[in-house]
Amino acid sequence: MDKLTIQTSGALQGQVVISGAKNAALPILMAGVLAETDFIVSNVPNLRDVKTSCQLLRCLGAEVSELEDGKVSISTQKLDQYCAPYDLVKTMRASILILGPLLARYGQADVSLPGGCAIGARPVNLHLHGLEAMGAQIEVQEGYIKARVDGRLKGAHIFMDMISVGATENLLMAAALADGETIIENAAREPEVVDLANCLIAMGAKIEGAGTDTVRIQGVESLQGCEYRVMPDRIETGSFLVAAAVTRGRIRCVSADPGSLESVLAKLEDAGASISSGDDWIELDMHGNRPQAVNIKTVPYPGFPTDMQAQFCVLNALAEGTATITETIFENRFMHVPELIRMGASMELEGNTCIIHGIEKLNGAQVMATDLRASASLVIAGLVAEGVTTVDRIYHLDRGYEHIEEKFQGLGGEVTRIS
Ligand SMILES: CC(=O)N[C@H]1[C@@H](OP(=O)(O)OP(=O)(O)OC[C@H]2O[C@@H](n3ccc(=O)[nH]c3=O)[C@H](O)[C@@H]2O)O[C@H](CO)[C@@H](O)[C@@H]1O
Ligand SMILES: C=C(OP(=O)(O)O)C(=O)O
Repeated sequence: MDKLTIQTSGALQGQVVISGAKNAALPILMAGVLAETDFIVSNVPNLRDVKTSCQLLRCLGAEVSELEDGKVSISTQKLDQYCAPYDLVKTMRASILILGPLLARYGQADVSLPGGCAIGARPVNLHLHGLEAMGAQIEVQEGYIKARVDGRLKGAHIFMDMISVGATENLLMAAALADGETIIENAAREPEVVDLANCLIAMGAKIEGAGTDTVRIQGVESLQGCEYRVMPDRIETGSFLVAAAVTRGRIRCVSADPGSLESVLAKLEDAGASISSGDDWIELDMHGNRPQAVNIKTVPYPGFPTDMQAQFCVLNALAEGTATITETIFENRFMHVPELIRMGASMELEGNTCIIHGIEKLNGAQVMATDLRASASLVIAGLVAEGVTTVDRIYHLDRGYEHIEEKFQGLGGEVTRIS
């Protein structure tokens, strides 16, 4: 199994090219099921979850080509299977996003019920309730969600009990081909939801209000393929910016989207960073200074993202002062804390809050993490730790960070993959 070793590195310096967003690419690839003609997605990151999505589409009978330069082309002309099997769903929870498109276009879908995962139970009740409100009959049998609809789904007025990114995306895709108008209230406003909506609009969907908490969709008879470019990955961008902040460096992220990162950039400024940005770049400069501790509470967009929480735990572990980080989205998203403590960090958990007392140095250690962003936080910690850090189980990192070691090396980070 591959590992990463990280040596103490100086201040990160230079430029890093940001990849397409995993969390936008995955729903957009699933939306390919809705298109009657060829669909090309560009700026698709080369990630394990993208490979899994392509495999899932192929297993339905779709023709999928992973082209050069991050392009994926999808043709659904031979799609004749409607089952997302356990073996694929268990490796990628986002497989649940195939449910809405299959049901909307073909009237049937059997999707393995995704289990819980390291960060929490992650139920899918909101996805199912929304589809039922649109006329789907849904049963769970032998671990599979079996959904059927006679004819087309029907537009409905759906009030979401909780803000869910995935449920908003599934319902958006289902509603695009439903009969009549769907209104989703208390919808997720994440930029990736907006990117999916823009892609659906480019396919011929009629959607208003994406990016607000009320989204209106007028169902259309059919959707056609188009060429769509995935937005930049705001979490990858944020991860590199935090790495630069903890190493007291100066970096520029290019092909990035500053508009999707405002809450994160504001916290980095509070931590003492100078931030400048243009249309598609962001520069961070710590002027050689140690970061200041910053309090954080994770909330849905436009608030501070849960996917940046682990990285800011490392920033606070090395900052001047004491801070608290409160996780309100997932019930078990502090797996990095015991590992950071093994590296010498001074932090303790009280319920869903981590209290962190900043110290000057961490020590390298053998560590591992059981989720994506926790793993990223350990790599960042390794850059400033004294001695060597080895991060195990990096298949988690490969789900969400494209060429992570090469990108860090380009900034002066001594990160090496050992096969
Ligand atoms: C592929 C993808 O885009 N993943 C992102 C997506 O995950 P995902 O779409 O799974 O996250 P949700 O927004 O759905 O989850 C938010 C909260 O709602 C709960 N919930 C969700 C659905 C449901 O039917 N019932 C329910 O109770 C979840 O357990 C969680 O506590 O948004 C999360 C929150 O920003 C991010 O951390 C993930 O990186
Ligand atoms: C939690 C994440 O992803 P997923 O929803 O795919 O598990 C993430 O990207 O941090």
